[in-house]
Order: sequence, then C-alpha cells, then structure tokens
Amino acid sequence: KGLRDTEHQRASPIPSQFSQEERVTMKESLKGAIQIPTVSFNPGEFNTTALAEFGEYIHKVFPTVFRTSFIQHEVVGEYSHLFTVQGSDPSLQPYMLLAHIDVVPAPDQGWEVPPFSGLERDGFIYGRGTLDNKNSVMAILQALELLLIRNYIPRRTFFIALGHDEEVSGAHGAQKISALLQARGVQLAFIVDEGSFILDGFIPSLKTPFAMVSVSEKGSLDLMLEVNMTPGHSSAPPKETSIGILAAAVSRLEQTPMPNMFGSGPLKMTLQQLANEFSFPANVIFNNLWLFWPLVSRLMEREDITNALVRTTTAVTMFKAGIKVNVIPPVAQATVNFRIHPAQTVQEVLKLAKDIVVDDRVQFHVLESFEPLPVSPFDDQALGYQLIRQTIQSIFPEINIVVPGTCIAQTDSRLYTNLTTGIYRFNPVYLQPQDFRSIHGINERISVQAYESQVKFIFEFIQNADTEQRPVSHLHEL
Ligand SMILES: CCCCCCCC/C=C\CCCCCCCC(=O)N[C@@H](Cc1ccccc1)C(=O)O
Ligand SMILES: [Zn+2]
Ligand SMILES: [Zn+2]
Repeated sequence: KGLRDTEHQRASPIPSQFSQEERVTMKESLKGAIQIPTVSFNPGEFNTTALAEFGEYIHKVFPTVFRTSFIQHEVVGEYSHLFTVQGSDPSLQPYMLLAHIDVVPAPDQGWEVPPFSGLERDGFIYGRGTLDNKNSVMAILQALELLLIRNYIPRRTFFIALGHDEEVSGAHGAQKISALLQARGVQLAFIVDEGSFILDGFIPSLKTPFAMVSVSEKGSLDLMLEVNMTPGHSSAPPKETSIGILAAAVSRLEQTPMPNMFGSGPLKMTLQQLANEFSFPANVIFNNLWLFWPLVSRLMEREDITNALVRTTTAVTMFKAGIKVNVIPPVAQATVNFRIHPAQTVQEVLKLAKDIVVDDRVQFHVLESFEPLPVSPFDDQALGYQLIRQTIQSIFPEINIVVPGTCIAQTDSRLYTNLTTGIYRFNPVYLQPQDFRSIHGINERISVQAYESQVKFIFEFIQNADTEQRPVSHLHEL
C-alpha cells in the first residue's frame, strides 16, 4: 500500500541520470566539504572559521542554486543556512529537508586516512561527516543544482535548513530557523532529516537489508549527581568518602537497567512489518508477538543497539572528583545521560533514577532534558512517509521492505515540532553495524556509489513531491 501518481503524470519527469563529468564533480564537491573542519566542540564553542568557509564553499560549488530567482538564501544564527525554494503552486503545502553542517571532533588516532582529508580509497570517500551529515548537506544542494541546470521549476515550495550546531544541541541553528519560520506563519506538510538508514545486518536472523524510516525519536535527560562531604586529612579517613558514595550510586544506576518497554512505542510495529522477512522459525515468532513477546523482548536486550530500542538507556559519561592525593575530597560529581524511550517521560525517568540510588547524600541536578518525540503518521495518507517509500522503491528496487522505526539518538528535527506533525528521519544510504560505529567514531566513510544514490534519491524525491498523490488503497476501491 502507498501513494502513487495519478495516471497522467510521470513518476520522474527528469530522469536521475548524470553525465560522467557531473558524477566526478559531485564526488569532488563532497570531498571538498569534508576537508573543511566544521567541528562543534561544546555548546557555543565551534570552529567559526571553518563554518564561515563552508558558507563560501557552497556558493562556489552550487552556483545555480545561489543565482536562481525563485530561491531565497538566508544565513541564520551567523552560520546556519535557510533556503526557500518557491514553488509555482501556492495551494500545495510546503515541506522541508534538513541536514547539519557541523561535525563532532575527530583526532587523527586510529584513522586509516586523516579525518579531514576527504581522501578516496577503494571506491570510498573517507572523513568526518561522510555519513553524519555532510553527505546529506551536499546531496540536497547537489540534487537541487542538477535539477535547476535541467530547468526544473518546482510546483511545491520547499525549505532546506542546514544547521551549524546540531552536534551540540541545535540552539543557535535549528532552533533559530524554527522560530523564524514560525514567525512567518509557515506550517509544513512534513520534514525529512537524518536519523535512520537502510539497515543491513542489525538483526542477526534477518539477512536482507530493510529501510527504516524513524517516525519517533528518543528523549534525553542529563543528570548531574553530586555528593558533598567534609574534607579532611587522608591519614584518618571516614568510612565513606564523597567519591565512594557517588561511585556506588552510579554503579547502582548502571547495574539496574530502566524497565524494558517492549510493546509500547513503534518497535512492535517495526518487527511486525518485518516478520515475513525472517526465515523459519523467526518468522513465526515475529508474526505472533502476542505469544512470543517475552522471548523477543529478552532477545532485543542482548545487543546494545537493539537494547536501546526497548528501554531508556543509562550512560555514565563524566566523573569528576578529588583535589589532592592526601585530601579527603569535598565534592564528587558525575553526569549520567539517559536516552528516554518514547513511552516514558523525563519526570518518570527522574523518579526511577532516584528510586534506584536511594541515598539522601546524593543530590540530583537536572542539567538538560528533552521529552521523546511523538510518533509521526505513517499510514497511507501520510504524504512525507509515502513519498520516502515511493522514492526508495524507485532508487533501491532491491529493498522490499520499508518500516517505521525509532531514532535512538537526537536530531535537529526535534526543534521543529511547532511547524509540523510529520517528522521523518531517513538517509537513503546502506548502513551496516560497523558503519554505525564509525559515526562519531573512526574511519567514517561513504562509497562513491552510495553518495551518488543519495543524490539520485533527493533528485527524484523533489520531483515526486510535486506530483499529485493519492493513496493506492483508494484506487483499489474504485
Ligand atoms: C529493529 C531494528 C534495528 C534498528 C537498529 C537501529 C540502528 C540505528 C541506526 C541509525 C541511527 C543513526 C542515528 C544517527 C543520528 C545521530 C545524531 C546525533 O548524534 N545526535 C546527537 C545530538 C545531540 C543531542 C544533545 C546534545 C548534543 C548532541 C545525540 O543524540 O547525541
Ligand atoms: Zn548528525
Ligand atoms: Zn552526529
């Protein structure tokens, strides 16, 4: 089931075929983008020189985008970019494509090639940002550039929002763009952002890759735990120190996982829609979750990634204590990063954490929190979801299955809930578990062929968004 074009319209009026020269240019442009170290270090702490250089770079490599009369370009929050591509039919509700130009730091250690070299090896372009998320930034602008060169005039208005601080919260980029569009009274049909992929090898018994479009996103809670004790001479120590008390508290948190929420949220739907892709007996198990859910929920807990889908996760990420070798430490502090399952709230997780620690000497400070995102529609009428589906079928005909899922990390799209209820997180790129580990890790890379497919995907997606859509299910009823 899904949306399809009305009979008089072609799915892709301009074929997504690029000349040899265009193909070389597009990969070289991506390499150039990787070479600009647009690193976000901490909130408010960015490589501003690189961010400014990136702004100039996109002008240089996408000249047609910048000189087209129906495209308005604005710089927001100093380094983020907002493009308004004015469509010819104002009756069609606009949509938005999102990506971010900043990257996490990448020390050279462990990399096969320097992380900001953008070097090509064995058909892969290496470097920080090749999967997260300069591939999307460049592919969106590249697809638009190629469409414009072919004289394409969109019918449906769309926005392209490129944030510059996604990796440290989005407060200066996405949040400002969101407020700006809200002030202009913009309401969007849907948004497409990063946050999921065509997944290959993430579920051991499932050999075929599948596309997972994330329709929800986990929330987060950053808690600082603090213990204050009277300092003194280490030669006559008290039975317990601030460090010991805090260590025991964080250890209890680590050893006591938050409840398994399997059955609530989109995961059950994800697995049900995947059920027939499994071979026997897994297909029977996934087709009968009403019976086998205790088994499946335990299986999901086994691997870190699938465990993250069934519960709120607890990660102790920072620990600070002690001032001198012979001084009983006055203060010990630890930071715990919880990623909240879509069926729980910040308050519920805070209470659970306190109930696990049960020690009055440990103070809890909420540093930052964000509720999980509501589930976006993914039924036959959900325009954004169905356009993604339709375009996957065209560009990746070997992919038989597209399922709704949950993003285990956070994306800039969470800052746009004021503009739309349809938020979809999907990058049209194959991802294996080792690729997943390269995101924020080492040897992040994308194959030249995968990048070309991503450009083709967006090139067709923009055109598909302009074709009149109606649900296939309705056609069946005729
Ligand atoms: C049954 C199906 C199996 C599914 C397996 C799921 C595999 C996961 C695949 C892809 C997920 C990739 C997510 C990439 C997006 C990363 C975004 C990110 O890192 N965001 C930061 C944002 C942030 C938030 C708060 C402070 C600073 C930065 C994050 O979440 O940490
Ligand atoms: Zn990202
Ligand atoms: Zn990231």
